[in-house]
Amino acid sequence: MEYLNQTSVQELGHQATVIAIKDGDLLAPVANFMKVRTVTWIAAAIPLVLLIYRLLIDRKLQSNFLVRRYHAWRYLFSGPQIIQDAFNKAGGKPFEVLAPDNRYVFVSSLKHIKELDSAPDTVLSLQAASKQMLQPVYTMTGFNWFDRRGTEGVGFVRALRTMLTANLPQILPDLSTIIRTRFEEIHETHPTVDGEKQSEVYHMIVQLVVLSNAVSFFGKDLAKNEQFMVSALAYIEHTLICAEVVRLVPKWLAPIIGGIIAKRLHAHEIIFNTLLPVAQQRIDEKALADLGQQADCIQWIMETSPRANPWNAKRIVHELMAIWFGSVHALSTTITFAIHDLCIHPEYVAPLRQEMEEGYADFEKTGLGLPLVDSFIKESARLTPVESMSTRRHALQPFELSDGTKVNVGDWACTPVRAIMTDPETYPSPNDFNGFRFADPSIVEEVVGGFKTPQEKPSKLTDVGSTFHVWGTGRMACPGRFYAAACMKVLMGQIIMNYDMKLINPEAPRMFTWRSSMLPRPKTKMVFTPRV
Ligand code: HEM
Repeated sequence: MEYLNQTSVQELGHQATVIAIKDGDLLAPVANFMKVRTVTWIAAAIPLVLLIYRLLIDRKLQSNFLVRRYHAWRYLFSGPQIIQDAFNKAGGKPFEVLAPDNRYVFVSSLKHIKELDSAPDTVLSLQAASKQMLQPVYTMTGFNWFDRRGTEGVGFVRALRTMLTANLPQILPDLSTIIRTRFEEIHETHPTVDGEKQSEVYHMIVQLVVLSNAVSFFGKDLAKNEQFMVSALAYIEHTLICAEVVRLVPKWLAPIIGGIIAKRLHAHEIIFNTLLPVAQQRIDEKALADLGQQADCIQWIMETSPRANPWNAKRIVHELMAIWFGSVHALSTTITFAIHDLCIHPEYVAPLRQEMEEGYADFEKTGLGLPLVDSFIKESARLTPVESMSTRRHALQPFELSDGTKVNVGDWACTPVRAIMTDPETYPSPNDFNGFRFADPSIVEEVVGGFKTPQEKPSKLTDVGSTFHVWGTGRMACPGRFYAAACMKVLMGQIIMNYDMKLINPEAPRMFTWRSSMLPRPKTKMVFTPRV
């Protein structure tokens, strides 16, 4: 006892070992038990190791449930690479990729893409795919979108493709001034390190895109409503996070978890509550045949809703919220990558600046022109598209491609956009960045000279075709692309004309992937130096 009192706890442990060795006979049953346990572990481990080994090499077993699940979850972290590898192996044929919540059937031949495009909306639906991605019940104040696209009309296509595009000459001059001023203000707030202001470029661009879209879609008054603007910004992140969590939890848990998250995130409610009275007022004015001079998306969405069954204010606002998410997210990502590319390939700054200085005023009046900037953005989007998957169609009914490939109910049919856009068959030197790849060679020669234009034919950023799927394909190709291209030119223009720019650490990784998306790292910093 006396001895024990004098020893530390550590010494006690050591003492116990010594006693065990000395009194080996006494502790023999324990040692035997340990031996038996070790042998049992080894005996159990051998078949397990063999099983894992076989799973890795045996092709039949690879289709085993566990392996499929492993590949499905890996997709979350390495989606673009998995799609690329499968595309390389498929040799132009349809191929399958698994995600935790989906089976995707990718098609890349013109024939199969056409088959997707001509499938009825009751069989393959873009809207059902968007619904799964956005989870509107939780992210858009309980909006229960119909699975079938067109059930409540597709007037929004005319509202964006025709009316918003036609209105660009009215929007662009104001937008240029607003973006220039706001850029200066935001830049001013950034910290100065070693005499240079450092800006987290993605965050800055998202703020500017939110402002551009608010002005262009809802008019200047709403864009001055600070609470609305803060929520309009937060809404993008909230939607991404909430929708992702809901997609990944088991189906039975989704309403509970989704409901809890939806209650805690208020941005969607603020947007809804701000837009609702405005939409209601427009409906009331229409009823009084007092249309006023409003020319914005609220008005156009209302005017293009089905005549027989016009949308109420709530339905109009839900549509606007869906458009809002799609437009801000894709635009800000695409512009951020284009600005990164300007820093990585600074030889393009001078010719682009020259084109801007000569042609920006005309562009503002028409929304057209600036072919070199057009090509530069297109090349950036080709190599770093926000999405590696395009033309998503959720199967509402079983669908079979002409080669017999089956798309089961719940699966998605889609196209491997990034893999197609880096296919050497279509794009010479596919992995090289050629900023003027898509421009007319005679224009490049006239303005600068010395830059490669490796494509056989020039093309525009907004062109949709079988080899450039950034905007989707066929009859459902993005109707907002003309506005999107103009908005990107305004932002790029204001930056190129007014600032010199550099990435603080050009070698650092500047993107990360999640599912099939490629996203800019929010912490990537740049220095914008005002030009004198
Ligand atoms: C760089 C920016 C953008 C990109 C990359 C992009 C891309 C896409 C893609 C890939 C689709 C699906 C087409 C298909 O599946 O065939 C789509 C659809 C759509 N986009 Fe965009 N988009 C952008 C900006 C915008 C903007 C600014 C707006 C609104 C002004 C918009 C509104 C829409 C709408 C409403 C649809 C659904 C079309 C339908 O159901 O027919 N997008 N977009």
